[in-house]
Amino acid sequence: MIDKIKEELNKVFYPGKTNSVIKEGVIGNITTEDGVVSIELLMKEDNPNVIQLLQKSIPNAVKKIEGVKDVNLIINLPKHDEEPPKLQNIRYILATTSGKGGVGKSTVSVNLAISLSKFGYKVGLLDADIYGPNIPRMMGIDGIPVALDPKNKDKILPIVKYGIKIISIGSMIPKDAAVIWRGPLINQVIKQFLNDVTWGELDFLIVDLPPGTGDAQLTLAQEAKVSGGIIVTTPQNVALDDAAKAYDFFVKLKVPVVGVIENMSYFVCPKCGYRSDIFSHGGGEAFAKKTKIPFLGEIPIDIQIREGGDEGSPVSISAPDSVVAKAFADAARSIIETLKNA
Ligand SMILES: Nc1ncnc2c1ncn2[C@@H]1O[C@H](COP(=O)(O)OP(=O)(O)OP(=O)(O)O)[C@@H](O)[C@H]1O
Repeated sequence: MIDKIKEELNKVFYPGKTNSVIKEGVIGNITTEDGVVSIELLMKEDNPNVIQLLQKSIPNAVKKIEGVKDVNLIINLPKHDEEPPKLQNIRYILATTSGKGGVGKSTVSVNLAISLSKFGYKVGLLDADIYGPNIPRMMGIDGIPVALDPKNKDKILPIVKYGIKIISIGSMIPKDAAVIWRGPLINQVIKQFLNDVTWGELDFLIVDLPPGTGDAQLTLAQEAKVSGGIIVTTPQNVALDDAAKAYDFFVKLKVPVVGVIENMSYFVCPKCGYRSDIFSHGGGEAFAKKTKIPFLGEIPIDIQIREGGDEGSPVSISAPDSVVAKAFADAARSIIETLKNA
């Protein structure tokens, strides 16, 4: 099997080169278990575009081999001695991510931002989900265009709502328009969102990353010193498997992970009070224990959360005394504690 894998890898070109990935010397250890192939990538560069291309081309090639069910890439990035820059005037940058899409990452980002703001902190929210920017709708700023800063025409003014400074590509492109940019443009937008927005003094900048382990995560970690990564997962195994990949990516990017939050943890019928664990339960906490990162709590499936998201009035605003709003506030408190002790 390993020989066949190497044979296939010999046909995969290293992006931008005429050599195969094997000849370029980036293939490390290869192991197989029950049809799952794990391949270590020993990267000599951390160009996000190259990594993203390899994340597609290598699994595509290896999956052609009979008996291969899945391919895991273990990416080892080159070691840098220099630290990414600390953004002036921003005390803590927090990045929320999830392995899987649709698990409630943006919901967690907006409600954490609001909770922190209610504690009296100055908070910004950067929507780095360029392909699916949901923050404008969730924060009720859909359709409000961004403006240039009248004091410095090279900078963009964030839109302020619920006391939070918000920037999203969704405020810059027509609604319903699909973004079809490739990696380099995504990197550019994230760099600009970090550096060319008049953020002013912030205690916290929450960056809502797209799901997965791609360009946005890499660009953010290279461009700014991220104080803490937050992993959002739902309890079922398929989401937890992907959360583990997101965690591993943060570790590789040297981003300290400040916690994991389990969303859609359970459902309590509002009529009869019966509780059902629709997506299973407890996987997030078990994952936190295994990886020794703080567990930030569990958020139930709650109609107020979905309504709040759709109507632009997040539950921490529309129902501040609800169980879920309190759970978000507790998660925010726990993150502050972790950062203080770091
Ligand atoms: N605990 C919850 N209870 C009910 N609805 C929820 C809950 N969490 C999230 N939702 C709803 O699920 C949908 C997806 O949530 P959200 O957009 O936050 O996920 P995401 O992980 O950011 O998605 P994406 O993959 O698009 O980035 C939204 O309609 C949101 O309102």
